[in-house]
Amino acid sequence: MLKLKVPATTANLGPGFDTLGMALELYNTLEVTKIEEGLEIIIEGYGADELPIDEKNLVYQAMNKVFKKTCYYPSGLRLRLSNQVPLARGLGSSATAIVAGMVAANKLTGEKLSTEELLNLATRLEGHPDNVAPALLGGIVVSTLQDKGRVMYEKIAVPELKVVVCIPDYQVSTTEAREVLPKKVDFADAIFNVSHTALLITGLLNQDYDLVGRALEDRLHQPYRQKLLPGFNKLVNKVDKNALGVVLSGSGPTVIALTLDKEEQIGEEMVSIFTEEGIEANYLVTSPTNQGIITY
Ligand SMILES: Nc1ncnc2c1ncn2[C@@H]1O[C@H](COP(=O)(O)OP(=O)(O)OP(=O)(O)O)[C@@H](O)[C@H]1O
Ligand SMILES: N[C@@H](CCO)C(=O)O
Repeated sequence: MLKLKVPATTANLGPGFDTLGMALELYNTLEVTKIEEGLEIIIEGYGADELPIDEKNLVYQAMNKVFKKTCYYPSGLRLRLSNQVPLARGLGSSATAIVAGMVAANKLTGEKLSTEELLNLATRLEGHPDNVAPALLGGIVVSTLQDKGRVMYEKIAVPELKVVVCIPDYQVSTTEAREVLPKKVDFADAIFNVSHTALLITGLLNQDYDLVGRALEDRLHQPYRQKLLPGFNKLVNKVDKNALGVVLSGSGPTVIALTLDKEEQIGEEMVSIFTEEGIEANYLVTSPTNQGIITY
């Protein structure tokens, strides 16, 4: 039996739209057992009542991509998914499913594919590299999709910060959150994000957390996604005073605050702002991690 533990990820980190992602100490696990025939899928935790338990399941679809590429066809499989990462909340749940499925399938084939090949394949299925890259590799990964579907990436160490993750009680699919984005953006806004992303990376590399906080601004996606998240502006303005910065996690609706301290106070404040908007939410405090997927 194979057992894998794969981290949740928070993408974008403000200005780094489709470019930055960070692994978090929050995990889904997958157990894979070879059986005589058929496919059995057992799901515990998030998605137990809503995810498919047949070939349509994203974990199996990801495995199948690897099987097809390597011409390996197992007689039968039992998959046990144990999900602590909520679905469609902006915490990279689809990336956990894709990366766990592909890494598990690759183990079964005798590791025929390299890490780079797995990353390229995972990015093709997910559509963008910013969640799958840190789920696979850990840390903060700066990545971009090149011609021919290859991912150019660089991993940097995570900061010694706490991440307060505030999760509203409703789903927003990435597809829906990408549909509200404009086809073209203002030149000045593009420059704003290029400069802020560069400053953010500089702050992270130099462990200059004041700079990290000041660089967490975005003009390419958050302004357009606010309509899917009542209270986001209020959150940024109020909570920013206690935290280094507040940003949408991936495509939302989860919002994260990066902070050096006062994490419980910040979490309670975030929940109360959502409550004022009539939205139920809960928070958890976690840390970034340099460790990507682990196979036992
Ligand atoms: N553990 C899982 N097993 C199988 N399928 C999953 C699992 N987690 C997520 N999925 C699939 O991925 C979909 C959610 O993907 P989506 O990209 O919309 O959100 P997300 O990955 O949680 O957020 P984001 O990409 O913004 O971080 C689910 O509706 C489901 O179809
Ligand atoms: N960069 C992606 C992350 C979500 O999957 C987005 O913001 O749409």
